[in-house]
Amino acid sequence: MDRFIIRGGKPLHGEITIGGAKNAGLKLLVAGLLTSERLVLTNVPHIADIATMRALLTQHGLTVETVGNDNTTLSVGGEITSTEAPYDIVSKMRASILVLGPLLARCREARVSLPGGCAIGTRPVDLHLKGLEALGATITLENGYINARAPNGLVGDRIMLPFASVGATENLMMAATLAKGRTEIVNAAREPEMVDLANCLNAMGAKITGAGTGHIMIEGVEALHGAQHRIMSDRIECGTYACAAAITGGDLRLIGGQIDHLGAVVRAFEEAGVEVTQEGDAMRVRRTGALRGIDIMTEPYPGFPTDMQAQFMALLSVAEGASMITETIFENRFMHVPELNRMGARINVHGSSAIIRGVHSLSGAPVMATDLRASFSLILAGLAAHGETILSRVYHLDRGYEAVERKLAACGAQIERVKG
Ligand SMILES: CC(=O)N[C@H]1[C@@H](OP(=O)(O)OP(=O)(O)OC[C@H]2O[C@@H](n3ccc(=O)[nH]c3=O)[C@H](O)[C@@H]2O)O[C@H](CO)[C@@H](O)[C@@H]1O
Ligand SMILES: C=C(OP(=O)(O)O)C(=O)O
Repeated sequence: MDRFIIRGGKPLHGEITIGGAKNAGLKLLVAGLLTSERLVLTNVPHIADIATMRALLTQHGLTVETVGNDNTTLSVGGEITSTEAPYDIVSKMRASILVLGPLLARCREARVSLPGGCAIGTRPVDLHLKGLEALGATITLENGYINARAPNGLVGDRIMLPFASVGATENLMMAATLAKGRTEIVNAAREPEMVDLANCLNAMGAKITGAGTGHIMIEGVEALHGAQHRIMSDRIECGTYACAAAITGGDLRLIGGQIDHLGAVVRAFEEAGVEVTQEGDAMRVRRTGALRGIDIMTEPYPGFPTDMQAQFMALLSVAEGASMITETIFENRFMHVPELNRMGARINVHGSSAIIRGVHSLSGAPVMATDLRASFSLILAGLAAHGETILSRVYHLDRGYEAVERKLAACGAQIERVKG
């Protein structure tokens, strides 16, 4: 298992190019199931989750090919030969559940392994299943699999989500593109990734309006066709590197970063004493003064994203004064706390809130990554700490961040990957 060795204490200066968004790219690849024509995606990130999604689509019978020489363009196409998403792939990556809606809409049946929980929470998929039932699917659970059938095709309906689930909104939006009549999704998720997916589906011939608001309307069509689409830039990767500039007292230009997608995160940076500006196609982040403690609560978009919580925890652990972070999306997303405390942070968890008492400095230590964003919070702590930090279980990080060591080292960080 690979490890990172980080020697902290250097402010980061320079430019980092932000890649295509993991959380958009995965669903955009799945959209390839909705047509027999080719869907060409550009700005595809090189991360393990994309490789896992490629493997899943390939086992459904699609061909997923790299186009050109820069490895950032993928072409998806071909006929679906299997409607089963097996446990060995779904258990690697929960986003695999997103094939359920498209397979049902296109093939009128699907058998998808239940994803189960993961390190950050139990993560049920009841809203996906109830929504598809409202569109006319019959769903049974057996032997750890979701068996879904709609022999006469899906039929549009009004679906009121009790919680604005990102995955349920995407699954239902994709399924509804090929349903008969109109589907309305009320209390839909409003994340920018929703807009990116809807734009791509519309380019494929779908009729979706309202994506990015809480009320999405989809007029079903007979068939979708091929299209080309550029995956939006990864707002979480951008926010993460912004934390690297902030925690080291540096100055980074994040190429492709869009302040508009990071509203609540930008406000949190500013409150904490970090300057964030849009300069053409780049987001510039710099800190010259002290970091100040702030309170944060994670919420669905446009609120503060849970996927930035761990990184802010590292940042606030070296801020002046106390901070409180309340996590409202996932019930177990504080696993980085004991690891940060091993590096000298002073964080106490009370239920869904963490109180962070800022310390003057952190000290390097051997630490263990427990999930994707927790991994990066430990890298951030390592970049700010005195001495050497050894981060193990880097495979969590590789799920969603491309070339971390290259991007950070180019800006002055001392970080190396040790293969093993
Ligand atoms: C691949 C991807 O895009 N992942 C993102 C997506 O995950 P994901 O799509 O899984 O997140 P959801 O918005 O669906 O989940 C949020 C909350 O709703 C609960 N829930 C969800 C569905 C359901 O049927 N029943 C239910 O109870 C979940 O357990 C969780 O507590 O949005 C999350 C919230 O912004 C992000 O942290 C993830 O990075
Ligand atoms: C939780 C995340 O991803 P996933 O939903 O794929 O587990 C994340 O990107 O932080």
